[in-house]
Amino acid sequence: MTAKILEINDVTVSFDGFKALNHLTFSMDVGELRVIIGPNGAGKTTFLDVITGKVQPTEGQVIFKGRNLRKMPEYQIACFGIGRKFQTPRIYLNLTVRHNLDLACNRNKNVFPTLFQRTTGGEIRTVAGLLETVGLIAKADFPAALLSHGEKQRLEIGMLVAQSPDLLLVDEPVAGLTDEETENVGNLLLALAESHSIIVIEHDMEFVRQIARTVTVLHQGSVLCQGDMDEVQNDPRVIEVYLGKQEEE
Ligand SMILES: Nc1ncnc2c1ncn2[C@@H]1O[C@H](COP(=O)(O)OP(=O)(O)OP(=O)(O)O)[C@@H](O)[C@H]1O
Repeated sequence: MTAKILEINDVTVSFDGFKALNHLTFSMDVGELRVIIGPNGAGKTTFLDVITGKVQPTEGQVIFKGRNLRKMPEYQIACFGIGRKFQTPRIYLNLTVRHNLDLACNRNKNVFPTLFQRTTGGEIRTVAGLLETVGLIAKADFPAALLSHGEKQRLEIGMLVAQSPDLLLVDEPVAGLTDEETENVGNLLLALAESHSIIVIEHDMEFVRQIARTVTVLHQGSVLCQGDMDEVQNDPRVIEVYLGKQEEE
């Protein structure tokens, strides 16, 4: 049986009685690339927040690498091997691409990874290797401010990978990108999926088709259905709550 990197057991998150997550159960294997889709307000961001410890479950458990994350602060969960990329790139615009990656690599050397004893995790990355992975060798000495939006997204993904997370959480990485940049980010995530477990949240269905093996559909804070792209697209419940609505727009 394949080991699970993440298990979310019957998690509910209530905000003043409103259930943003409602008895949600989810799991994924080590090394899986999973795409999460769902209409606005389905609970996708809350789902990531509960994994990173930004939000605590009202009920239920989040188990990462076999360990219950309950009451663990966000920084400790990050050190334990969960890296998150937010929708808007968080990079140092006045520093070069190389310098940004260098800083991210050096974050590895602080006290917390030693304190919290990372057990698995990808290999420690070098700046040169990361520049190649994210396709930015030619722009290594450019200030990050001069990068296109897609290049900034790739740089930030590289900065995340520099910290050798076991699980990467990537929130809408292609919002606002051109078709070519979208394909580049997709290829980068597919390459990273060979050595990482990755969860991607995305609205862009073309992009989902490019990268998805298994898709999980969230609706009203619960898993509506799960399967490969064809299964999900042809599920009448999904057509009703998500794809149908999108096609009408
Ligand atoms: N801090 C909060 N307080 C109250 N309600 C909240 C809070 N955070 C989220 N919600 C509500 O929980 C529901 C799920 O929100 P969430 O942001 O997780 O959805 P989403 O699927 O990420 O949506 P979108 O695709 O629009 O980003 C929404 O109805 C939202 O208004």
